[in-house]
Amino acid sequence: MIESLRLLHDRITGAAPPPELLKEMTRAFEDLAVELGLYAVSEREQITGHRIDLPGRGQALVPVFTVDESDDEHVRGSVRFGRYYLGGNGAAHGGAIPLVFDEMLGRLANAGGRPISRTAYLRVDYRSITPLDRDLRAEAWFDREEGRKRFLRGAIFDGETRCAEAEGLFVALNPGQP
Ligand SMILES: CCCCCCCC(=O)SCCNC(=O)CCNC(=O)[C@H](O)C(C)(C)COP(=O)(O)OP(=O)(O)OC[C@H]1O[C@@H](n2cnc3c(N)ncnc32)[C@H](O)[C@@H]1OP(=O)(O)O
Repeated sequence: MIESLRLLHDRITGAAPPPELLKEMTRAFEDLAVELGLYAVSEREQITGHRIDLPGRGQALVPVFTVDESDDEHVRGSVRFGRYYLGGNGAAHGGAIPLVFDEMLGRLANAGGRPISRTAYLRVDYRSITPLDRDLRAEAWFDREEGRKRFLRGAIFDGETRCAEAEGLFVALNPGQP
């Protein structure tokens, strides 16, 4: 369902259907929303975001980061920004790129059985436009650790071009901290 939703996001963003069809589709979406509302569950019971076996953990917010190789200190893979993430002039939206870095760096920060941490800051530098509809290389790695503080870095490349890079601080949560 989430794969279909991602495709739908892209198609909606890139389409200008005639008004009658638009009304018909809007009604269909509303019907679906009402039907799904009958099956509402708590955060603990929801499926999306919790299925680490599925692309993007089964959630539709963040562009899917596909892991090719990883260990406890590094992760390498690819990411593709669909039409839904368009900012303008064929470039990905500047807010969509940090979503990917937070996901990549955040998952690595908590990998290897480390206690759970949360993002304290995430700095993103946009070095070149990040193009849509292309498989981009994405990497993240541990920079250093100081007590509860984990400093990680990451970068996204289009071929040899560095599109964006990030530095994030992730702070390990104390027991009982939300
Ligand atoms: C599988 C899932 C993958 C996806 C992962 C996604 C991760 C996320 O997006 S999490 C959501 C976004 N983040 C949040 O909501 C976090 C909100 N903030 C918080 O909860 C807290 O501020 C938190 C946990 C980061 C730190 O608070 P707290 O535990 O009280 O730590 P605190 O004692 O203030 O700071 C600890 C150290 O970190 C430093 N620090 C904390 N925040 C910052 C910051 N923003 N900048 C610089 N340093 C900081 C402090 O200076 C301190 O350093 P030192 O030990 O050298 O004195």
